[in-house]
Amino acid sequence: METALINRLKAGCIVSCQALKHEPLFGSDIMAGMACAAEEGGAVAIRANTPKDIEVIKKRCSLPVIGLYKQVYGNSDIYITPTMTEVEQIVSAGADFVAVDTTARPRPDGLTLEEFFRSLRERFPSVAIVADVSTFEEGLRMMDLEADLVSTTLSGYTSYSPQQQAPDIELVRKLADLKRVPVLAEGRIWTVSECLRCFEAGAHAVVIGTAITRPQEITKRFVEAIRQRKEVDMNAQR
Ligand SMILES: CC(=O)N[C@H](C=O)[C@@H](O)[C@H](O)[C@H](O)COP(=O)(O)O
Repeated sequence: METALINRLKAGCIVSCQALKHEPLFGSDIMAGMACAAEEGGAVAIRANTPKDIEVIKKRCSLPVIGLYKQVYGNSDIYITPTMTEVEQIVSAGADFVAVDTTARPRPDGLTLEEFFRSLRERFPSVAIVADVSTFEEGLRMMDLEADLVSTTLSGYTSYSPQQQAPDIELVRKLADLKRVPVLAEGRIWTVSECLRCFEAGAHAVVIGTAITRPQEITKRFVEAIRQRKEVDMNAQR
């Protein structure tokens, strides 16, 4: 069943529909509307945060859902589905895949990554696991641990990964070249050409969030371009 589900994602566009409490589109109904729009547009799956959003999305949209649950524990840097408690809640909400932070950083529950991953497998043997990583070494480690998919989600979001504005296509290429586990290209994909380059690099599928589902950020890009144009015009007139 996992294999069929993973094959269903192949060469597809996964849309991440997430809005945090402080964002204007926060709310499960709005996120479900986004998910339906993505389905209508031809997306192959949805990536969604919180049990509530996942539950409502699963009711209204027929696509598989990669679920995660962002939670902060004290001063831990790990916030994407950090412990088994969050995994249990998103699986109960109907997630088809579970995305978890599998970076090398210390985990808030004190478990090693191997211990956490092993208990995740034992507890939910039929749930496909997406390992969110930030570097090649982390991706390799998760392939050794036999994650179902590896996603470049966290490249640029750990202190030791390349800090860049563009998607980390090199990371996609290096991981995909191993031909061991399907690789999802995720993070800062803004244009169609970046998306196609991810596939050329060997991505199994791409995950696009902000460029589709965060209108405040989309607006900012237009506004900034207009501001820069005005500046150029004003300088030319001086
Ligand atoms: C780093 C982190 O917390 N990423 C989160 C992971 O679920 C989401 O906030 C991103 O929107 C998602 O990864 C898609 O990426 P982008 O929005 O750049 O297309």
